[in-house]
Amino acid sequence: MQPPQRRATDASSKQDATHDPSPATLVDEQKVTLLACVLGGVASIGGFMFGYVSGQISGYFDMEDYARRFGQYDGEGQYTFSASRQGAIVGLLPAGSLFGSLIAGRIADSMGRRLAISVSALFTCIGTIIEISAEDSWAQYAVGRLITGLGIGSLSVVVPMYQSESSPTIIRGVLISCYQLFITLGIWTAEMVNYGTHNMSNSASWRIPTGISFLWALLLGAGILALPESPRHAYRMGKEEEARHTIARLAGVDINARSVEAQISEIREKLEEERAGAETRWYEIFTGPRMLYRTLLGVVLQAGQQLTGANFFFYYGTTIFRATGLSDSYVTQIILGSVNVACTIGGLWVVKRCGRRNALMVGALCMMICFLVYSFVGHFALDRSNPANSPQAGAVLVAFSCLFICAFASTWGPLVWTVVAELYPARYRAPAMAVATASNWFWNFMLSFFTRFITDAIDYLYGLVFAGCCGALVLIVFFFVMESKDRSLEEIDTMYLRHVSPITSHKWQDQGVEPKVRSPSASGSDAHPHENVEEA
Ligand SMILES: OC[C@H]1O[C@](O)(CO)[C@@H](O)[C@@H]1O
Repeated sequence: MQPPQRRATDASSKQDATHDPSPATLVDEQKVTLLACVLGGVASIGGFMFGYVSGQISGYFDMEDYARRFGQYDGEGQYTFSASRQGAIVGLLPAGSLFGSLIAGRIADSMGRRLAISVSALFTCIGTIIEISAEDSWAQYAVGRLITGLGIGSLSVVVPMYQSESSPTIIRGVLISCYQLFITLGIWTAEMVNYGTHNMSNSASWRIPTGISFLWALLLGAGILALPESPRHAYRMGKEEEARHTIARLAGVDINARSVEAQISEIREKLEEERAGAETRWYEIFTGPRMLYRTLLGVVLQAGQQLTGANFFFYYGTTIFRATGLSDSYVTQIILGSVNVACTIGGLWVVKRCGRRNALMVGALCMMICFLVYSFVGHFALDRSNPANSPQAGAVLVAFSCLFICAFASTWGPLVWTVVAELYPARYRAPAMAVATASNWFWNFMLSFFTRFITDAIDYLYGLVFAGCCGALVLIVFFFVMESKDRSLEEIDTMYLRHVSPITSHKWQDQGVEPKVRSPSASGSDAHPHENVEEA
């Protein structure tokens, strides 16, 4: 459907044309309204759910130990987790999410953002019901995870889309950053709930943490319906008046305010860009100017974010730390989760202040060292038959796991999303980002599925695989990634088109292009969740 044309008689349009206000003046006009905060809070539950279902699985695997403790372990029943069972249970969630994220854009366009969020939440409700009713079937639990994954993957696209389209510019960056932060808060909450129920002597110890996902989904699915539709979607559907009302209410300004008109113009521009993008054929992300280089770089960086090995700790942490002899591996898991939350907040500062290249290289180097120590101490110093004999080794493993999470959460965790989003010109951005994001989910699935097989074969030496990947990532960033901090998207594009050397890109200055500091809308209001952190 074509968007409605600008109304020539609109008083605010005339005002806009005569004053031509700067983006800063328009932002000054806006207020932080309660409605905008509620919108951000409710929508962020989507990120929270993503984190919660990721963190909660670690406790489920402890059921094998629980079954042993309570004499229910028979070597083949529900709580016997062979490598393939564990791989399927963990892996089906990212597999479902990969699929859900690929179809989410279309669903959001056809039924609107709010309804798409509600339906995705419904999927996670159905998935959760299947999981908690899995009486003695691990397979049923795994199928439940697949369906939950569909909902989570779809939410991972639609929620940030809704947030970035609806939030007033003044708090847009903060709200979008909140999405990433809520993922880490979700992981942390799951770890707390796992801890709270792990001593129950029946299946409630996994059913309660699993079932609680239902509450978040219900809260999101119902709460979102009480909020307004994204103004961008309303405009696209020809409901310009509704779009103007929503923008005004969210920004706490009059419907005739200049900022409302400015946002409507921005929506109109973006829709035009989108139409140009729709004419882009998918293969052009490989054949467009310098696009093969950039598409492959995005795919490799997103794969790299998973190949650092962070989810090794989030998915298998409880099992890992129990094997180091800790009496309460759940507490370690909570400590890791807390480090993750705190350092993600720190990471938002890193994105804002430090150069991308340095932060990514230093982060990967630190993670490499942590995994080298982890592997050597685990392999040579830990008494694996009786870890109680080597308490110092156990302590070193925990300490370096925390340092690893700190390095990940403050660099590669949030930064990769930003760097990848800055790689592409508008025309190729949506398909190129979709391919790069799919690479993140794909490697998440691969690692989830194969980790147990590999650890069964080489145990702590598995850390060397991640250390090797982190080492390779240092080189990849050094040789292939341009410094993009404080550069406009046009400048970044020019740098790639002119084959500027990535190694000297931090000092590059184009005489033909005015060096610009990114404006609030420079990276696009419809950008990916993690990309607009600079606006915060
Ligand atoms: O904070 C850790 C979490 O962040 C992600 O890498 C997404 O950016 C997830 O795969 C992981 O569970």
